[in-house]
Amino acid sequence: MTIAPVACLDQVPALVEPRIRDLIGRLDPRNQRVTAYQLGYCDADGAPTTAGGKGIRPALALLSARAAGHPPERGVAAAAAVELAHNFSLLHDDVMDQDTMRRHRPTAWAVFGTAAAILAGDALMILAHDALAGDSGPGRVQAARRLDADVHRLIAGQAADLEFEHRDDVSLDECLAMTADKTAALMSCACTLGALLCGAPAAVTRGLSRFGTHLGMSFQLVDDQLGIWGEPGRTGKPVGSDLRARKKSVPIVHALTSGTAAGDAFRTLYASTHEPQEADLRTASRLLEESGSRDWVQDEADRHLAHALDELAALELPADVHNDLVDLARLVTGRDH
Ligand SMILES: CC(C)=CCC/C(C)=C/CC/C(C)=C/COP(=O)(O)OP(=O)(O)O
Repeated sequence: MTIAPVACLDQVPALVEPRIRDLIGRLDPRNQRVTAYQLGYCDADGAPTTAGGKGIRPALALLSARAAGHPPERGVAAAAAVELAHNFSLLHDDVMDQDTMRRHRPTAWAVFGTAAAILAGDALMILAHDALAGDSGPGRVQAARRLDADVHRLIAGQAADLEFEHRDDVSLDECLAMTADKTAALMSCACTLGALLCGAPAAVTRGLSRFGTHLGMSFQLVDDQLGIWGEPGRTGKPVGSDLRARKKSVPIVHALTSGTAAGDAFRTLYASTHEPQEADLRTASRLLEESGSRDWVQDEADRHLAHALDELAALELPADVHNDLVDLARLVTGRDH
């Protein structure tokens, strides 16, 4: 599933998919089946499909190679690595959350079972390193270390996210730190690895890294909004999915800590132990809006996007790659799925 029209996203299937297919072809047949399903290359019976993700991270990696003055092909190993690591995390996340739908179809664990999905996730994370190891670029070791550091943050962010579900004293700062780890770290990694593999100057690599961090924050804040107010037909997830799961996403923690009457009413509703009905979900999303959370999160997403664009401007990149990065940033933060 691509979100057109941004030219750099169109390059992902042509440039990155063959490398990923080659890598998963090294797995045993059972893991090949589950990983190919997760990546959207086939359905549960193995028939070909184009049901993958939006390809945002690999597109960023291809653009980071271009930002370092090289053709996008030089970023393919980085792009494959981040997309594989991303899908490792989604496979495991769906098991942990027991989510049955992703990208408009049943999750891998719902089709193949929990054990198969966990093993496929493990295999994808190893393949992410194989992707980098197969590159001949100068920054291979540095890129591998950076990937490890960011995946450690991803895991820490996920651990915090799960812990927060059982706490009612989560602060907004804790929640934003969790967001930085869970999502922004890998987005920043995507923006950095292509430049590292091309041996880009440290200032360019650092600037791209900061761009990715701000973009990742804005992306996740939009994702949090979609988890509450998103249209299921567009997001591929059930209505109010984060509210049903009693997640402590940023809008929810903002409301809980707002000190407003609506926020307090939301806290009472959220503390109730019964399975939420459609009417409860409607009330909860209305109370969140009345507490000012939706507007606050949108302002925060806009603020991070502005910082991301400032970081890009400071890099003084050639107009073509600058414009492609700006277009992608605007698209992913203005998306509805
Ligand atoms: C270790 C572990 C289990 C970590 C889980 C971390 C986790 C699930 C973070 C969520 C990140 C996120 C918003 C994914 C959707 O990205 P997207 O909309 O770009 O996805 P797409 O590939 O479907 O387009």
